[in-house]
Amino acid sequence: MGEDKKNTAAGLKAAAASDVDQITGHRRMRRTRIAEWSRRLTRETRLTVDDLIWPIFIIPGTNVLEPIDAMPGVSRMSVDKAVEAAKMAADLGIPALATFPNVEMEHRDQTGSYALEADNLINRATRAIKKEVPQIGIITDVALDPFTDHGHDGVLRNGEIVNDETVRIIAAAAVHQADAGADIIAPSDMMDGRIGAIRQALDAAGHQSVGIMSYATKFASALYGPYREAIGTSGLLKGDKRTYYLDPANATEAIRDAGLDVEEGADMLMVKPGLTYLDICRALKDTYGLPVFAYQVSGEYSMVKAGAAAGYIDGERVMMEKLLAFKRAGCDGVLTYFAPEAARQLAKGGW
Ligand SMILES: NCc1[nH]cc(CCC(=O)O)c1CC(=O)O
Repeated sequence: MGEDKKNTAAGLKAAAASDVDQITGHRRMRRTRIAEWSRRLTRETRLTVDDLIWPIFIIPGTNVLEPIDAMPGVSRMSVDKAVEAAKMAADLGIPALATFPNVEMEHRDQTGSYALEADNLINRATRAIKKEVPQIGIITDVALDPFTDHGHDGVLRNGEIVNDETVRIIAAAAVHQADAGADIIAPSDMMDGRIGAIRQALDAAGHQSVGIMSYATKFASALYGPYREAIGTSGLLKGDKRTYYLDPANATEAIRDAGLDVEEGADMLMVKPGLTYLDICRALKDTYGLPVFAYQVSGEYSMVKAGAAAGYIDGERVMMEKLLAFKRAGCDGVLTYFAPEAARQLAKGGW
């Protein structure tokens, strides 16, 4: 009889407190979660607008905004439109932009020689933005993939991406980008020795204050698909990038590779893609202590947009949760296509 009574709802309710007290020893994790004020007081990491870097896509022409099918809400912009976007970003408090060009086919060749034209599309964009919106930081990528007719990040010869010749081109291109006003050079090509070569070339040209954000650990990921549509390389790319990007299975190798970039003079390190490599973010932060940034890449962005459009997830909340995850993993900031949207949410408060 007594046993039966114990297993009724009323009996369980009364017994629970003391039984569970014996188990928890009065340690109750839920006390700090009990109200919004105490959740705010005990919150360990925060995302702020200062953490956001906004990648944008530049195309030739004037007054052109070209929506990118694979990236809902993102458009390629002509230089004049990019200047307007930079103004908007600065008004939102976003500290920096990362620029990527989509150039005409006639400017793409075997060695990416358009990268060496001082007044190419990306450098024109830098000059125009710096003139009108000097307070915003500009981070330029020096990889050759927007300028090669095969979509690879370096010179392609007999089926091989040739390391040293690519490094020389990239270092020279970096000087043109710094001449145009870029504040930070961000090589995404994963060639060996590029950080040291870029540092030497920048210094020799008098650009001691121009920094280097190394795409230190860039993985051979399937998450770059929408970006390749955005810069017009998806139809061009022959083969894949596994002979120069990192194997997604390798963490130790990634940490070693980033260490070389630190020795060669990188000022900041980047992990790319972001969410699938949070362990690497934490490891780089703890190992080197340099500023670490995650690149929440195009595929990560598009998956949130697609999930939200299908009604499967709350896109806004998932966006903020994912961005916060980078801060928790030790990142100092995030390159994200969500930057303006996240900045607006943060300005509204409640996150
Ligand atoms: N140098 C290539 C480069 N620069 C930026 C991205 C990806 C960015 C994104 O997916 O958002 C890539 C990857 C690639 O095409 O291999």
